[in-house]
Amino acid sequence: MPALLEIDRVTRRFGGLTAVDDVSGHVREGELVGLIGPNGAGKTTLFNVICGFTPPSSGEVRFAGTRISGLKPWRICRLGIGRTFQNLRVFPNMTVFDNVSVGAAGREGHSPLDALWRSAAARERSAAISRRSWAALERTGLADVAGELAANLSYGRRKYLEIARALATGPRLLVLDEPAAGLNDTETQALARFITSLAAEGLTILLVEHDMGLVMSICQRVMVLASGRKIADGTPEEVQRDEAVLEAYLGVAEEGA
Ligand SMILES: Nc1ncnc2c1ncn2[C@@H]1O[C@H](COP(=O)(O)OP(=O)(O)OP(=O)(O)O)[C@@H](O)[C@H]1O
Repeated sequence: MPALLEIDRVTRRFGGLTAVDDVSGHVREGELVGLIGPNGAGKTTLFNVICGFTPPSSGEVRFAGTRISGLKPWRICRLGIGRTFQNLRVFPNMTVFDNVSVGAAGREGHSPLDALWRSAAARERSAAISRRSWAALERTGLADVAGELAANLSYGRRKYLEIARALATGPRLLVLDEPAAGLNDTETQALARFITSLAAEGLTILLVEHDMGLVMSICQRVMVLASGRKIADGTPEEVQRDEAVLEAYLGVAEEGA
């Protein structure tokens, strides 16, 4: 059986710069996989290729056996990949519930005209959106603030709102873009427990993250990028003693010194 997500020799160039260079990898159903790498390694670019925000220059991405590279982000979302954004894309003047139902509506193929038709199918779609939204809010601990404006939430809770919106799309694969950025140690530990619990429920997760500690403590497998190339792919223990990985991170540390 093919892996749920297959990255097949993906290259992405921006002019003369090769941001992602012939990268292959996969995520199997039920896995919690980390994607790490020093600054400028190509993580965000690869992430954007997977989610349809940028096309690959060559190579392809397949999801559940279907080629998805070249499809629009909303189509990829509807096929079952839910994503969060590194820079929070919460709508501050909408309620928490409405922010989440935007995600759920995207998955249901909800049309603004549904309210006009009032057909049985349109009513069923609205009910499904509401069900999915409440389930995602309950799961992320935000149900009690569903009626609040998103702007009134703390930064930490807005991170969960991002995740809730992705969960409301009913994803088979959840791709998290630096969810720990800007969180303190206590918040990061809580997030680690939360992500682990989602994985324990069977959700497949790809975690793109700067925080090595977080990735190493919760991921079953870790892929490492450096200068656009995949330099390692293994368990956290294997990756932590990999010469190429140590060199890539040490090199960056020495440059910064
Ligand atoms: N739209 C773009 N146009 C031109 N160059 C880009 C573009 N997006 C990314 N790059 C370049 O591609 C390389 C990889 O960047 P990318 O953001 O994917 O790395 P990253 O591993 O996510 O880095 P960071 O951890 O700093 O976010 C960098 O040299 C970056 O400047």
